[in-house]
Amino acid sequence: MIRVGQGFDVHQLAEGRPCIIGGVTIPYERGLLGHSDADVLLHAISDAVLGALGLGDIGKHFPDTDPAFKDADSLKLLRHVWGLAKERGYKLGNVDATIIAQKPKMAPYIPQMADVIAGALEAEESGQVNVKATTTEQLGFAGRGEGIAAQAVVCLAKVML
Ligand SMILES: Nc1ccn([C@@H]2O[C@H](COP(=O)(O)O)[C@@H](O)[C@H]2O)c(=O)n1
Ligand SMILES: C[C@@]1(CO)OP(=O)(O)OP(=O)(O)OC[C@H]1O
Repeated sequence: MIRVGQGFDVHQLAEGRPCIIGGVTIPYERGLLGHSDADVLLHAISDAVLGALGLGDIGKHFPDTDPAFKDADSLKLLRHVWGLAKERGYKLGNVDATIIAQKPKMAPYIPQMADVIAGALEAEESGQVNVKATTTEQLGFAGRGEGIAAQAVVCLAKVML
């Protein structure tokens, strides 16, 4: 059986925060604000996996009112979400994600992000994880540099026993 999920997330850019996207710390003058480390890309992918499983969203699994998730490492959250998929007998088909940011330039960091995500989702072949980036041509909140968004689509395949 094939299941598909999609995820979308936005975090505000603020001074005095590290810029962690796709599990990679990017040198930049501002970083993403959130209850956790605010890794917008890993949140979108986590939501896409949960969506494919019909299990709600990361806010349901990791409430932002719970001090346990203050400054949480979103890679650990994604690994937990992936555990839910494995328990239910799913393997990764593929993930395709887009980071929506005017700045910083993501391209140099995308291969490392894809490796981190492939590791967390236990990808078995190259090309199962695709990460892209786009500006919004200076339009809207992303274009003004107020925040960064990410969206993701995930396909899961049930392992046949
Ligand atoms: N934050 C970003 C945004 C975009 N890129 C790369 O630049 C290409 C052109 O972006 P447009 O928004 O003008 O289409 C895009 O395809 C990405 O490869 C980036 O690295 N970082
Ligand atoms: C990850 C959680 C939990 O720390 O917090 P945030 O970093 O604020 O992220 P968000 O994408 O708003 O939603 C999920 C939250 O519950």
